[in-house]
Amino acid sequence: MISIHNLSGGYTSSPIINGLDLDILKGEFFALLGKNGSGKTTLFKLVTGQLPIKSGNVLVSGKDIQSLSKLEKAKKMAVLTQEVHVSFDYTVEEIISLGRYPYQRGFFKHMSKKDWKVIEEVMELTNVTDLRKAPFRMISGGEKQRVLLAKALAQEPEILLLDEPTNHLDIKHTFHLLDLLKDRQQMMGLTIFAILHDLNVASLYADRIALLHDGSFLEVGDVDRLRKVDQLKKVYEVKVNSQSHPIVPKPQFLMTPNYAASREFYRFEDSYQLKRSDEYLHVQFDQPLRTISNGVMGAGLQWLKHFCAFHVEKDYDNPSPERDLQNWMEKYSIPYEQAVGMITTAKPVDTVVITETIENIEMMIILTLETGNAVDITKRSGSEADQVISCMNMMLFIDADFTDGALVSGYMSAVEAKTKALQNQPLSDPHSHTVAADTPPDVMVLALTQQGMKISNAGNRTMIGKGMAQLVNRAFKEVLNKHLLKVPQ
Ligand SMILES: Nc1ncnc2c1ncn2[C@@H]1O[C@H](COP(=O)(O)OP(=O)(O)OP(=O)(O)O)[C@@H](O)[C@H]1O
Repeated sequence: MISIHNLSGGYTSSPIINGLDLDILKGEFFALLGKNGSGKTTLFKLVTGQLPIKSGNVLVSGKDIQSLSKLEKAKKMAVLTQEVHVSFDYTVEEIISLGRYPYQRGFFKHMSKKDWKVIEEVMELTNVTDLRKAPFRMISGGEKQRVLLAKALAQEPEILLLDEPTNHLDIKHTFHLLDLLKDRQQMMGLTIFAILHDLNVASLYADRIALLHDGSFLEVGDVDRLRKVDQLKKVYEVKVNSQSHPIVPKPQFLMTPNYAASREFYRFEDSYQLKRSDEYLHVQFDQPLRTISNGVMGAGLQWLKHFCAFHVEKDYDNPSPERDLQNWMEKYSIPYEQAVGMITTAKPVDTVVITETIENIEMMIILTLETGNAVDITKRSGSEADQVISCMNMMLFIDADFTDGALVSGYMSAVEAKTKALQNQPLSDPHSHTVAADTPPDVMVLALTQQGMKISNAGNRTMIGKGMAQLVNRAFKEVLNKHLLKVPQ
């Protein structure tokens, strides 16, 4: 749709844009990214013919942009720029109606029924109908942006060029506007070429991106190219981590501020308090820990400070105990939004707590086990097992700095160690009288201080993985010795 070949140009004899090549396809949403002053607006001006081309060319639907008349260009493409050249005495409706100019004929340029229909439609779409009689100068920055978009859409262009279209917009209007554009792209084949500053928004909405740096492209292609965070660091000079959006299969970016790059070191053993009563067990850390867990609350990958297990009776039968946990945490002034929460039939006072330094790394394990509910999962149906409440909670705290990969491998090591420990000290399944492989449904927490030794792998063959296994094994021995349940011979 837009073909840019060896394009150079700028404001003076030394060009800002240097020999760029780019093809934007019909019906795609293409985002142009780059830091301030990298030449994005200049490229737009060359593409729209606002700036003279020094060398190379720009073809729109195969026609040289410089050969198109102003009216031909206006029917082909609409531009939403940062520079607003509209009379501030106009009303919102009058400004939007200017978008119909390319379709009006004759000397007196009357508005047709079709023109009014389009204007009503775009006002509705951009949510500015209520502002139609308001003077443009008296509306907010975000409202102005939406009115100018309505004007651009009223042009019914094949291509929409947008220079930071979400500037001034709050989250609601940013997403509303981009959803609207995406809808027009997908339903009506509108081609969108947008300058965007927000990498996360660009990743969610664009089909392809280009990363402009000092007048040249560093990357052109699929949004997944942005996962090359070294390129982003080079362009923006900010530490960027790439993650995946939990619902949309697209990358998302997390920036690390400078102040957070150098955190103050603290002593692990002084950094927490442990409380135990008949009702609950609560470990509170001064600093949040990087945590992976399958807790009833606070599951997944999080930064959390509070770790608690609440005692319930064996006949407790609530299939979704989140609400109860929330109430109990509130009762004891534990902020549930910063907590892993679990329930246990075991008495919190019977919990085994061991702290140990293994391979120069401090670790703490907290294990609660209620053996009455042990089941051999190979002998009983899942539905039966689901009716039994949690009876094993294991929390493993480690004073080290794990990568996300190490967190996962460490979690696996802890699970393997638990299974091994159960094999070494078998429990009896009261129903099948076989060895219990598990106690349903277990909760396991692995939490890291993210300071000190850097660990990229905590699998069962690594020193740290073996250290964790030793600790798990020891904790199981202690807790099982308390219960003394063995397989009947
Ligand atoms: N009218 C102008 N006359 C001369 N130089 C200009 C003019 N407009 C921009 N420039 C220069 O051209 C370079 C690129 O500017 P441009 O506006 O294209 O950057 P940009 O990537 O759009 O930046 P931003 O993200 O801040 O909008 C900058 O060094 C800028 O100072």
